[in-house]
This record gives sequence, C-alpha cells and structure tokens, in this order.
Amino acid sequence: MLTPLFLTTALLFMGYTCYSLHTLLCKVRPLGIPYFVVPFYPGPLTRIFPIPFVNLLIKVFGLTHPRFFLMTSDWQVRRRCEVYRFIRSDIFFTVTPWKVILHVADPDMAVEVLAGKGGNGELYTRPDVYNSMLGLFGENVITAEGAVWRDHRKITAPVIGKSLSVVWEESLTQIQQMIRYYDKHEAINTSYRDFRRATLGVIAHAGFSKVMEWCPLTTAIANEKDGEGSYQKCLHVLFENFMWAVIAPSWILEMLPFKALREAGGAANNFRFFMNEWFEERKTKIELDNKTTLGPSSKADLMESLVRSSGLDKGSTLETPLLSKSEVIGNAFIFILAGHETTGHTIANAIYFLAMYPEYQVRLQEEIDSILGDSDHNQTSYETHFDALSSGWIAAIMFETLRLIPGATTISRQIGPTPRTFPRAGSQRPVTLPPGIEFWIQIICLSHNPKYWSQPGKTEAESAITEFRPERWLPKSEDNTMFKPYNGSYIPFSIGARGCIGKKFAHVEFTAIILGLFREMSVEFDSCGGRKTFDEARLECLAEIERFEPKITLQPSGEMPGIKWVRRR
Ligand code: HEM
Repeated sequence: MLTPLFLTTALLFMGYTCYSLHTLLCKVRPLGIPYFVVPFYPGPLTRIFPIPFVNLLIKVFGLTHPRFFLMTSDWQVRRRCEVYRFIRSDIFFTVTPWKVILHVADPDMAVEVLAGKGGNGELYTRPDVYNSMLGLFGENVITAEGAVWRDHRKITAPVIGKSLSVVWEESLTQIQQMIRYYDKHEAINTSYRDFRRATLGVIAHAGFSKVMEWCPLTTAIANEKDGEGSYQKCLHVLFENFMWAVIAPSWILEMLPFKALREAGGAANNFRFFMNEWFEERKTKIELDNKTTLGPSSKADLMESLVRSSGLDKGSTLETPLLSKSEVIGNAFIFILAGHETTGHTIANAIYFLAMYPEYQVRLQEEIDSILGDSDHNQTSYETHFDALSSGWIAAIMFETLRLIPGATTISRQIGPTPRTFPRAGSQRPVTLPPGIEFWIQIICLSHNPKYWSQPGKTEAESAITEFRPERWLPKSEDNTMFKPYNGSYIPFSIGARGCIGKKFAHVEFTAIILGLFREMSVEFDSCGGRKTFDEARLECLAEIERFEPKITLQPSGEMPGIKWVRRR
C-alpha cells in the first residue's frame, strides 16, 4: 500500500520538477546569455545536503567542467574567474528547477543592481532564504525592506558612525592585552579565533558599553561561572553552529539526539536570555537617566538608540514606538555578528599575508615609525591619527586583503514584479530581464576580473591579479589619492543605500589593530622546531586560502600554518 503511494508521489514530484525546469529554460534561452542547468537551488541549507555529496563526487571522479563545480558553494573561491573566462561572458545563468540565478561579474550591472534606481531595496530585495536566517532573533536592518528598513537604518547607522573614537581606543586596548599573552607563548594557530575575540571586544564596548578583556577563548570558557564567560561561550557555540541554529526552533533542536544540534539550540536560547538581560538593564538605566537628566545623551551607543526607539522607557517621547523588543534583539544580534566576524577574519587574513610577504611588514613598520616618531602609539586617538594612517600602507594592505579574500563572496538580490533593463560594461548591449530572476553579484569574481585589474601597460600575468600586491593601491607620485578601481569592480562592503553600515568602523578598527600590533611586534611562520622552511609554510598557507569556505563569512576550512609573534628588533 505504502510503496505505490510513495512511487506515485515521487513520479508526480519528478514530473513537476521537469515541467518547472522546462518553463524556466524557455524563459532564459531567448535572452542569449550563457546558462548551465543545476539540479537544485544552491542556497545556504544545501551546504548540509547535497553539496558535501557533490564535493565527494567531484573529488573522486576528478570532474572539472563548470556544470559540476557550479553545484558547490565555494566555486567562486576555488575557481575565481575561471567560468567567466570559459564562457567569455561576465554574466551567466544557472537554471534550477525552482529559480533562475544570474551570476554577475560585470561591474556596470552590479552598480545598477546595488546602487541604481531601486537599489534601496524596493525593486531589488534580498531573497527570503537569507532573511529568514539572519532574522533568527527578530527583524533587523539587514532583513527589513522599504519603510521599515529606513527606520532601522536611521536608528542604527548614526550611532555606529559616532562610535569611532571608542573603536580606536578599544582596538588598541584589546591588542595590548593580546600582545601580553602572545609575549609568553611561542606558536599560535588560533589567530582567526583570537582576532574574532578582539573585534568582539570592540563591538561590545562601542555598541553596547560592555567591557570584555581580551583573553584566549579557552580561558574565557574556563571562567564560565561569571556571566561574561558564559556569554562568550554562548556566542562562540552559536556562530560555530549557526547553520544548525536556523534550521528549526531552539526548543526542537534541544530535544534532538545530536550533540551539535542540541548545543546550537541551547546557544540560541542563551543568546535570547542574555539579550533580554541587556535590554532590561538598559531600559532601567534610561528610565533613571530620564529622571535625572534632560534626555538622551549625545554619547548614546547602539543599544541605547535601539532601546529608546522601542519606546519602552517611561520618559519616551515616541508616540508610536519604531521597534518592537524582538526587533531590538534582532538588531543587537546582527550588529554583534556583522560587527565582529567580518573584521576579525579580515585582520587575520592580513596577518597571514604579512607573514607570507615579510617585505611589506618592513614597509608598514617604517611608515608607522615615520608618522609616530617617538610617541607612544597607545596614546594616539582616532581624531589625531586616523587620517595620517589611513591612506598609506595600512589602508593598502586592508584593501588588497579584501580584494583577494572579501568577507562575503556574493551579494544576492531579486528582481521585483516587472522586467528591467540593465547596462553592461564596455560596448555590450544592455539586457532586459524578466521578473523573478535572482542576481548573485560575485564580489570575489569582480575583484579578480582581468578586464579591470590588469594594470596599464602590463600583461595579465605581470599584473599579478591573484597575488598579494598592496602597492597597487598606493598613491602615485603625481597625486596623493589612493588608486580608485573601475566603478563596481571592487565592492567588498557593497555599495548604494544598502551598503555596509560598518565600513568606516571596520577601517578604523583595522588601522588601530594593525598599528598596535606592528608598532611593537613582527609576525613570522612557526618553523616547528626547524622542521618547516619558510617556503613550505608559505605554500601551505596559499593552499589553505584556496580552500577557504563561505560560512557566515569566508574562512579557513582546515588548519592554517602556525605563526609566531616576535618583538621588533
Ligand atoms: C571588513 C569588514 C566588513 C565587511 C567586508 C562587510 C561587508 C558587508 C557587505 C558586503 C554588506 C552588504 C550585504 C548585502 O547587501 O547582502 C554589509 C552590510 C552590512 N554591514 Fe558590513 N561589513 C564589514 C563590517 C561591518 C561592521 C564592523 C558592521 C557593524 C558595526 C557592519 C554592519 C553591517 C550592516 C548592519 C549591514 C546591512 C546594511 C543594510 O542592509 O542596510 N559591517 N556589510
């Protein structure tokens, strides 16, 4: 009885899938844009299944054709521009039975989607699958659209912009504490985690007025009895298992017989608990302040701005609160997440590049010394030193790191209800696309596209597009401004009204952290007691970078070679 029922359902499903694929192919073929058929929609949850299975098949059978690797989630990292070169086009479709995706490495089209008319999210919204993941704790500035998004942005962006002095100070403090620890330790192979902890400390202070001393994660977890330790453990578990935390409500996950799922559910629950506590704590403080002062202080941080906008404080002048409590917590989560992972990993990536190319460390240190002279870098401030340090080697190293390894590989958007025409770079004809198509703007393919990254008068090979060459960003002798790439070919922070709120925050943090580290220290590969040469470690590092995988941000999938911090001679 069950077998025929199962077979009929399976046949009906397959029939519907083929019909749907056929309909979408009929839509795509007349457009004259190259396309590949992919049997499933490669959204975030397919990283659990079937992508690992596809990866196994590719490895076992040595499959190299794009129709195979386009089924994986990390082809942009492993193949960079290969597929665009293969099809001789900067745009192509993957057609799945449920969706048509346009992969874009054409800068003019990327600019139109992200920053053209309708780039504020009204015509080109994020696909729902991403919003449901990022809205795990409540709607927020990333998941909201239209008028609601404008409110969220108005509440959050100005306070983030005003926090830069705290960002500078706290970055230097975190690094001082980190150096104290590194001074006593030989080799480090926890850099990604360590820098994530430093940048978590910065966003906790700048956005939430919480002071978190830097210590290695293991020490923080060992101190779990104190509230701070368990909060840090909860964040660590949540971010490491984020994929699991979004697949079902926490109470279901906590009942399942799998440890990773139970832990993810528990961490999500604990996070809600901590955020509730922070919310109530801040609400009480605001109510007290309202009784004793004349209103909101000009030094309000992100949490204060969020809580005040929820209108829950008794002295609130808001007739209609702009945010619900769950939106306050949703935004707190998104700023903790976006505000520390991306920057922490970018700094760790830059450190590995500097270990691979020590000549750039020397130039960086010489520049820092020439700007600071004998003064103490720990006495510097955002107001006095950021400008001087933000247009030379430090900035060049950050820009080049993000060009080679952007935090996010892809930005996705979907076309609204009417067909739209999009420009193409060069002398190519504009294309008109039907509704329902999803754009995947490939940040990493744009920043490797030889048409825009080959240097004038040099061949593609001489331009070393896949190599770390920060000097490409430095001002040329005739003017004092840094290199400006072709519009749309370099968008690690995205562009347009929905571009990154934390771009300057990240730049200030990166500058202060690199300053704090390299004024006192140099980084080198750990030779494992003389058993590993510099060249071996460098090759190992390059091979690991080729294997980076997009989790929340792009990050190592295996173990990076160990590094050592040594005092400058
Ligand atoms: C190197 C560091 C960073 C990188 C590479 C980065 C990258 C990005 C990108 C690519 C987007 C656009 C995503 C999309 O449209 O789908 C974005 C948006 C966003 N970023 Fe960042 N980010 C960084 C640091 C930060 C920091 C430090 C914060 C907060 C303090 C932050 C907060 C946000 C927010 C709230 C949005 C959503 C804006 C909106 O939709 O209106 N980011 N970021």
